[in-house]
Amino acid sequence: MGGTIIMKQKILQVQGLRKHFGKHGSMTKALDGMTFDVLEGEFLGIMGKSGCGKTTLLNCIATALKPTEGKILLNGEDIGGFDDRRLAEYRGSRIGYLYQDFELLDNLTGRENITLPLAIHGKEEGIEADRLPELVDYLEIREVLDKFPSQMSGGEKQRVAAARALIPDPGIVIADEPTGALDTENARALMQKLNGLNREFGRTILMVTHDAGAASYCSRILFMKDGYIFHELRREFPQESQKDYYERILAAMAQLGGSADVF
Ligand SMILES: Nc1ncnc2c1ncn2[C@@H]1O[C@H](COP(=O)(O)OP(=O)(O)OP(=O)(O)O)[C@@H](O)[C@H]1O
Repeated sequence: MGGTIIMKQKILQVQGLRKHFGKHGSMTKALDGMTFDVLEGEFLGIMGKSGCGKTTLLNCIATALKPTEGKILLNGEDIGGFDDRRLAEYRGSRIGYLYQDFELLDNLTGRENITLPLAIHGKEEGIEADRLPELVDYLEIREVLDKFPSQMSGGEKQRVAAARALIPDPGIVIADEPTGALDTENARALMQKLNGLNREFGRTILMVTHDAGAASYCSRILFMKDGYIFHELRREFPQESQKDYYERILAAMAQLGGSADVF
């Protein structure tokens, strides 16, 4: 008798996505036919050289840009068809966003920054009360809840930003170079937290990164070039160690991009 096959749900589906800037003579094909799914519970990485279209892709997913062609579906629903109310809900609570430079508001405390999405989107106090202590404990940010961003370290700021991304309980967290402004030690600490949120708490994460170390926490990595996916790596669980996976990522970067540090 065969084992049970568990079909994971597709949280995000990117289908034939194209984004062209400019007109015929001087057109840039920033996205040139991207198709991929992010499965429930997956930690998906996206890597690629500067200018390959990563930011354009995330901007389309965040609905800051309208694709020239193609669709993005969240839990099977085409986000291109959302009216204003559903778009606000999508941006505010169905996706969580983690930025490279934290994007905390300087005049709000850690606690106020974290709960801002709930205040903006009119969520009940109870939801916050339930989830906040667990996030605060897990992300080790209790000490900074009453501090302002200027009084926090980079690592603390990014963990506060992670709590803000997660407090509305989004279906997927989009992380755009989340370790880009952190030193090596803080980058590793953040990645361990994101890894735990994925493995222990089942959070689905889509992360763009230039950093092979950060990428080595991903269960799967898509490599982009000129607006399309041209390579994919998957960590072989459980037999492949993170170190061996890291070596494979470096090899792929070197092979595909010429040298690992150009990503
Ligand atoms: N608003 C725009 N108008 C015209 N061209 C654009 C615009 N935004 C991006 N591009 C072009 O689209 C391509 C992809 O840009 P994008 O910012 O998505 O790349 P990226 O992979 O995020 O780069 P980086 O890693 O440097 O942030 C580039 O050639 C860029 O010059």
